[in-house]
Amino acid sequence: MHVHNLSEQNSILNTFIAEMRNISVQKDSMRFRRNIERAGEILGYELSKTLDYQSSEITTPLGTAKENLPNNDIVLCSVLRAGVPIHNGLLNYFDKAENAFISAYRHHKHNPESFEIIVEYLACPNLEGKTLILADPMLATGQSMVATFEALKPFGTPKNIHLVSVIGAKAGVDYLSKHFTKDTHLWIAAIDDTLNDRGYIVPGLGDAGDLAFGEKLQH
Ligand SMILES: O=P(O)(O)OC[C@H]1O[C@H](OP(=O)(O)OP(=O)(O)O)[C@H](O)[C@@H]1O
Ligand SMILES: O=c1cc[nH]c(=O)[nH]1
Ligand SMILES: [Mg+2]
Repeated sequence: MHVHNLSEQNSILNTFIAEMRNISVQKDSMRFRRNIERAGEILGYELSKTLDYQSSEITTPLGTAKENLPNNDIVLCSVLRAGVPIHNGLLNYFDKAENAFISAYRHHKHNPESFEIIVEYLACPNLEGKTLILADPMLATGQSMVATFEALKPFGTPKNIHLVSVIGAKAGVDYLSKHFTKDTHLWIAAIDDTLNDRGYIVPGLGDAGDLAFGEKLQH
């Protein structure tokens, strides 16, 4: 798997990540959602550099301009519910993408330390031969991303796979490397060292779904 860790190079993205992590600033849920969305826009811009391009002639009021335009059939899939703002960010740039949504959440059945991934809702177009962008802002153990991809398999084999995440843990990146093929790309804004005993990324930012949309009751 090709890992593109955007934090290896300084950019304005650092500001958005710092705000997402900051225990005071992140309380502003509108700013938190917008920062995840902005990260989605930047990660999407970076991954766009690896798409296939085709020369196209554009008629301007004064003549003809040649532009190289991406010609991939993109399917953008995000994992509910924390995936909504990153989905919006990616869709801001990939105007014509088809869209897929899947729900995957970590269900703590017996105790806070153990959980299973529950996949319930899935809406997906044909993936055969297309460019799949699979997005989830948090990559902790990596189990949600892998469970999601397994659930998408009946919809066809994509030509290219791009995984997009905002903050990941090293363990999650390693887990994805084991479960995705070598030509898969991971685009990520920061990789942290540790997971705590509840599977949360440390230092991370906390619970992205709760910060974006409010706390949920366990059922
Ligand atoms: O890599 P993993 O260990 O699988 O953890 C990451 C998952 O956890 C979060 O979802 P969560 O279960 O909190 O659901 P939510 O979006 O409803 O908050 C996050 O959005 C990922 O989907
Ligand atoms: O650190 C984490 C891990 C999983 N989900 C989150 O929202 N945050
Ligand atoms: Mg959550």
